[in-house]
Formats: sequence, C-alpha cells, structure tokens
Amino acid sequence: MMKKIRLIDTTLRDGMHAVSHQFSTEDVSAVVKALDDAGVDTIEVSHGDGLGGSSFQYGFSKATEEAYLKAAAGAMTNAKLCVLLLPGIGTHKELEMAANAGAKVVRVATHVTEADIGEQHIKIAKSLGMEAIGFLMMSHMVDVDKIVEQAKLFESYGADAVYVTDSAGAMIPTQITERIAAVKKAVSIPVGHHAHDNMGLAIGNSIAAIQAGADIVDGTCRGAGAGAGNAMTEVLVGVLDKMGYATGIDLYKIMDAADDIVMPRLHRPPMITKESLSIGYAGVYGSFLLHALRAADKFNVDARDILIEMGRRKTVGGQEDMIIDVAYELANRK
Ligand SMILES: C[C@H](O)CC(=O)C(=O)O
Ligand SMILES: [Mn+2]
Repeated sequence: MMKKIRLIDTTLRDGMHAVSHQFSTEDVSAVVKALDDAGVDTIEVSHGDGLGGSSFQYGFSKATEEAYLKAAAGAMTNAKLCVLLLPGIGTHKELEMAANAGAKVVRVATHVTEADIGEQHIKIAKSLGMEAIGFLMMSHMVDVDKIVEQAKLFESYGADAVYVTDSAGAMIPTQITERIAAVKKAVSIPVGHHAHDNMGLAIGNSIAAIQAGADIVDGTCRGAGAGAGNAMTEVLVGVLDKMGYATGIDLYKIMDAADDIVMPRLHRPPMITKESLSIGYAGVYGSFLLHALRAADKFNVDARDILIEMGRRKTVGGQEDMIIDVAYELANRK
C-alpha cells in the first residue's frame, strides 16, 4: 500500500508574495480550475501574509479577500479551499467571512514560540466547522524541544494538524529530519512541512520531512512564493511518485497548470539569487526580499547587508518596517 501524502498547494497564497499580492480574481479562477482538475487536495488562497494582510505594512492586494475566495470557491469541484491567518492580522471577522465564502480549512500561523496566540482562532475555526491547522513559522530559530512543546500546544487547542514551517528556507535536511521526527513522536495529529528554496533545498527538505514521518507537504506551481519560492508542486508530484508515495495528483496536468497557467502570470519568477540566498543564509523571513530590494535601491546599500543585519538582530515576520531603519543606518555608516 502506497502511503498517501497530502499536498497543499499555496501558489495563490505564498505565491502572492512573488507578485506583490497582485493576482487578479481571473488569475485565481484560472489557477484554481487547473489545480482542481489536476487533483490537488487542498488549495490555499489569501494575501501572502494571510487574511487581513492587505495593508501599508505588507502591501495591498489587487482584489478583496472575499472576491478572491468567491472566485476560488466558484472554480473548484473537488479540492478544499484553505486560507492562512496570522492572529491579530486576521481576526474572527475575517475568518467568518472566509468560512461564508467557502473556505473549509484554515492554517493558523504563529511565530514558532507563540502557539498560544493561536488558541482562540483554532477554536473559532472549529466552531465554524473548519479544519484547523497550526503553522509554526520560523522553525529554524528554536531547538527541537521548543518546537515539540509548541506543537503540543496546538494539538491541545484542538488543531487537526501541525506544521513545522521553514519560513526562511534556512534549514538543512538533518535539521528537518530531527524536528519532524520529534514532533511526529510527540503528537497524534498529522504533521506537515512547508519549505522555502532559498538554499536550493526545498524539495530535498520536503523529502526529508516525509521520510521522517510528515503526512502533509506544501508546494507552489513553478515554486511561486516568498524569497526564492517554495518547493515546486509539480516536482513534488513527480518525485513522490518515483519514491512510491501517492498524492492523487495527475503529473501531466499539474505540469500543464504550472507551465501554461501559472508561469505566464509570474512577472518575476522566484529564483535563487544572491539576495534570496542571503535570506536562507541569514535565516530571515522570506517575504523580506522585496522590501529589502526596495530599501537597498532607495538608500544605495547592498540588500545582502540589510538581510544579514536583519538576521543578526533575530527579526521575525511583522518587522518589515525595520528594514528601512537598517538600510538607513547602513547608508549613514558609509
Ligand atoms: C505569512 C508567511 O508568509 C507564512 C509562510 O508561508 C511562511 O512562514 O513561510
Ligand atoms: Mn512560506
């Protein structure tokens, strides 16, 4: 019997970072239709920073969250519609709107040490009849015991699954293996992994996660996502099939979705560049990339120096405004 791996495609959420949150509702319909037709189990659609993310701090979306979700729900027949929510950025109100618009799954994302701020939203999601997944971001910043403690908190709140998320694409396969194996041993709910490709390890790390017991992995078509992007959904489908795992996804159809539907919509396809590699190397949040590039340009400094300094200061998601401070300081030091 082949083990079934659930694949959550987040082209229309993490991939929003790669297009500065500018996918249109027509883009959403076309991509969802192609993913659904290929057999993708769960499709995530939201602003890159989750429900309520459309703002000065994170960048404005092209359409409202409700319009995106309605477009997605209208284009799918079998897949489950998923949203991301960072407590505080997204609130009870946005979660209810998402459920009414057809979302069946929510991933409640917190910094890896702060699962406790997700309790309320996990419980609200359950009361709305949704599947609720805890999503521990920036997992490279803490040791294995801390991740286990935080994963158990999510389980105790009623989460249906919990993720070890490598937001910075900073981890190497052995770090993934030890984290996933430890979490898997400590909880009785499914465990997921979300990888970023800043160091070229997104597929390798996803495989390491699965071999350590992960039940769910994330992908995006053509790797569309923050920083150097995510593990490519179409590559995961091919590799997992070769390894004897079932995903339920048709390889040719997902290749077509990636190359023919998603690729033409990516004006700046994610790739490993000196800056995105610096994100992985410094261990900073993937979505800092575009902010750092803009600040580097404005203050005439090297974006790598900004990112390395952001890493030295141990910054986390939500501290995008510090990029300007750092760029200003670096410019004055010159
Ligand atoms: C809000 C972030 O973009 C969530 C995510 O995909 C990550 O931490 O990685
Ligand atoms: Mn991500």
